[in-house]
Amino acid sequence: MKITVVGAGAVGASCAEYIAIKDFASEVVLLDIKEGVAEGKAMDLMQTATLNGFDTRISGTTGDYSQTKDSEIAVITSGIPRKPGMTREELIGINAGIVKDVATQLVKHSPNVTLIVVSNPMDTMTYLAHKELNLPKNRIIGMGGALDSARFKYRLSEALNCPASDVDGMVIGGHSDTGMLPLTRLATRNSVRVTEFLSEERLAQVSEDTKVGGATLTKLLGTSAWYAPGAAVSSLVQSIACDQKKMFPCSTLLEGEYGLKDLCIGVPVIIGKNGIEDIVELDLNDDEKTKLKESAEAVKKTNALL
Ligand SMILES: NC(=O)c1ccc[n+]([C@@H]2O[C@H](COP(=O)([O-])OP(=O)(O)OC[C@H]3O[C@@H](n4cnc5c(N)ncnc54)[C@H](O)[C@@H]3O)[C@@H](O)[C@H]2O)c1
Repeated sequence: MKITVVGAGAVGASCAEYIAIKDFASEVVLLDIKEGVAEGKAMDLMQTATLNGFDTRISGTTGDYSQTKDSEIAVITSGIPRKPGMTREELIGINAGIVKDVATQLVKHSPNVTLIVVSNPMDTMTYLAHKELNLPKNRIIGMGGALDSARFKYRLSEALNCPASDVDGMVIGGHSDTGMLPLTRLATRNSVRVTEFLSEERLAQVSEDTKVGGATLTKLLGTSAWYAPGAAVSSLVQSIACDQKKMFPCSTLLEGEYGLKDLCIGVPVIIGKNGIEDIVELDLNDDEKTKLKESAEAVKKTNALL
């Protein structure tokens, strides 16, 4: 299984590292436009192979797409990240051009590739990839909800004072500070709804902390985070590569599901060897439906800037 990661920056390199450590892929190609960076990070990562015990071969290239030929999965992390105080939507001007160009090049060299879009504003970049490439909709996946859900579970475990592995929960909606919809009503601790343990006020705080999870880290780090984003992408890649058929909230093109169409937004999907193999329709209550609709309207507003 050959996997390409475009953008050898913070998220791309972290994603390549997690893919290698999980040791399910034969080959990872890192591609960047900054001379030598992808080659350097690939070599540095390869020098961890004996230490971390993996056999995945990682190589790097400065802009040579022929090296990515016949990739089965490609991840797009190229573009600029936000700085403290910025929203993801403010990145659209620069990142739209980059994502369009990168996606086109990837498909030219790997016509059967499944794409995972990470660059922000991610829902709009995923929609852009659909519009530009005309690939079957199952082969373009936007990564946001897998990360936001991991952050939600972290915040829930903090509130419950329990290990994160005891907690389950999901964030759907747009991948933005205001558009995310952490599903507190459905979250559980060992199959018991968290609403049994936490007050409405505490859950509202968990929800708010989850929604600004990226902004909180950007303020601390001076740029956007990479460990959890890289790990989240690698989980999607593994679910495709190993046909795990795991459920993640991902940005997907909706055609009437959830009463929404002509946009990409985060909803639960099944990820397997064919990319998005199914869209799962949750039985949302009226409040959740209203919030998802508002989130979709905001995503469409950003899409209109393309
Ligand atoms: N979807 C998510 O959940 C999520 C999470 C974190 C970050 N992000 C987004 O991912 C993107 C990358 O973030 P980062 O922190 O890794 O940024 P970064 O600046 O560390 O890395 C981006 C890399 O892309 C490269 N690049 C730029 N234009 C390119 C092109 N045309 N071809 C190939 N490479 C190119 C740059 O040289 C750089 O190395 C940002 O847009 C960020 O907002 C998304």
